[in-house]
Amino acid sequence: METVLYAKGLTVKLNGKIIIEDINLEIRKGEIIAIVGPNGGGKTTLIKSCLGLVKPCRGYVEVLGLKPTEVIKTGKIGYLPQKSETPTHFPFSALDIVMFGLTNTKLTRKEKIERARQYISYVGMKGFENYPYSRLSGGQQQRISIARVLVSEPEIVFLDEPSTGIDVVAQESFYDFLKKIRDEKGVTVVMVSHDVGVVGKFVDKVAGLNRFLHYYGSPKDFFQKHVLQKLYGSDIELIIHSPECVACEHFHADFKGKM
Ligand SMILES: Nc1ncnc2c1ncn2[C@@H]1O[C@H](COP(=O)(O)OP(=O)(O)OP(=O)(O)O)[C@@H](O)[C@H]1O
Repeated sequence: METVLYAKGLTVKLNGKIIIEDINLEIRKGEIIAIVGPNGGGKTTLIKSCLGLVKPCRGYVEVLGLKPTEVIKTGKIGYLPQKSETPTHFPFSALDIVMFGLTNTKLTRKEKIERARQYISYVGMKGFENYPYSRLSGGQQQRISIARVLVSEPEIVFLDEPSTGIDVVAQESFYDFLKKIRDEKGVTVVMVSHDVGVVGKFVDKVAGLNRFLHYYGSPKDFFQKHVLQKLYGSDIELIIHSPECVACEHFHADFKGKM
């Protein structure tokens, strides 16, 4: 499968402090990747470096074979920033928000409306086109924001904590939804997440980041005590839930018979 993101020795310094260091990463077309790790571990910084919003002091990253500052101009990448960075109190409808995603395209206004309506329906929000965005629930706002990111039909999307504001039950269907997008549109999804357990069930690979990339591989092998301790620090306590617990499914699979 074709490589869509390649980072080599990627190191970013902000205000004189190294935030991410010597990151080597290869992501292939159609993969769903979750970047996980402790607060302040550099997850958002890694995404921002892929978008050309912060510059590396060493090493490099290429997206779709181009420098971030070049690829961003092609319209082939989509970005959903952290919810806290997205203003919600403005007088726009759901349709307006999705149409913002088409600002840099050559479509006519009529075509833009049509495409935006298609994507609103695609994210399961048909009927909410004229509803004020600010009055939607957190989960509905996220769906509309995802529609805004997808409407220009990017090849790779970067989602920073996309399940914020969505309750745990709805999160499962949200991740199923991301899988559906990947399957139907072939889009590569790189997301930051705190929901380590839930995410493990849905993604192809986990990137465990805490300044260094401590782990990059299958979710199954991620749920091992030594990997988690290396990433989150040696004081981490592993809380083992019941065997039915989704979050512990991989952990149980690995540790069955060893405890
Ligand atoms: N513009 C900046 N200037 C200086 N330091 C910054 C800047 N942006 C982020 N940092 C610092 O870089 C570190 C990593 O931040 P980043 O937001 O990338 O981490 P994160 O893993 O996404 O965190 P969280 O899980 O809390 O969202 C933090 O210590 C943060 O204070």
